[in-house]
Amino acid sequence: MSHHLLKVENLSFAVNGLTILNNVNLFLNANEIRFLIGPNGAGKTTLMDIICGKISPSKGRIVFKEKDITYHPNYIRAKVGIVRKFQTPSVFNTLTVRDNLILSFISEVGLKTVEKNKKEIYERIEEISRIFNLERKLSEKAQNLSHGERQMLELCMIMVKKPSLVLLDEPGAGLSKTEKKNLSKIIEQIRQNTTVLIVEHDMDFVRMFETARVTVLHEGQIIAEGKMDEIQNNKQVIEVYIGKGRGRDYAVNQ
Ligand SMILES: Nc1ncnc2c1ncn2[C@@H]1O[C@H](COP(=O)(O)OP(=O)(O)OP(=O)(O)O)[C@@H](O)[C@H]1O
Repeated sequence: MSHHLLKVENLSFAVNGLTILNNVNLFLNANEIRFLIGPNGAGKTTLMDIICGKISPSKGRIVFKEKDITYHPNYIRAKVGIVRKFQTPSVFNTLTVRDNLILSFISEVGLKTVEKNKKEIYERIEEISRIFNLERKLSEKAQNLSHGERQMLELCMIMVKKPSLVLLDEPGAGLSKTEKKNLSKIIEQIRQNTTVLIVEHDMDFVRMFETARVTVLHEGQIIAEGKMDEIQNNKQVIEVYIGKGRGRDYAVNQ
């Protein structure tokens, strides 16, 4: 018996006779960081959509913590611990960082519990905000944060929910090299409690994770899997993606 946290088995997705994912198999361990890379249109977003329950596959199944969740709606998946963060931050702009985090706690444990355990929750907010370098921003309105800080806040709001699997969509996009380095350290830290699956085009960011495995999708199929130093020497990967300069190999504001 395998002990993978997530198993994507023989997964296919077709729309209007067009095959978008073709027999994809993906296995994630607990506390793993995994990158999903590949050219535009490879099927990365579609695979994330199926894992989080936004769409259903045409064939195959998704097994999470040994349960078949293939046809579970996305709110049930959130309950069992699968949380997705999109590229655009979805924080409440006119509220402070602290209030955004309180709202996250409320949606997780309910208003009554938050009111009853106010002191403890405030302490927990101080603690978690330190991990995300937001401790000095707690009284700041979210609208006054930089793009990088807003990304941190959203990640922080997600971690309040104690997910087992976090799906991230291009978290490195629009960040400076320093911000990317900080984010990579934070992702390494949150990995101690969760698995992180990341769709990314920024190879510079992917390389910051020396031990992470990388899965390469091309035309709906997995063509390679391994550490970045193996992947970047793989002939087919070079041919269809990296060598064509399609992976964005630079950082903003270097
Ligand atoms: N509902 C749909 N109807 C028709 N075509 C679709 C649908 N969903 C996805 N596609 C097509 O499937 C292919 C894969 O799209 P997907 O967004 O998953 O790729 P991707 O790897 O995430 O690309 P990118 O890196 O550009 O975000 C694309 O050619 C897209 O146009």
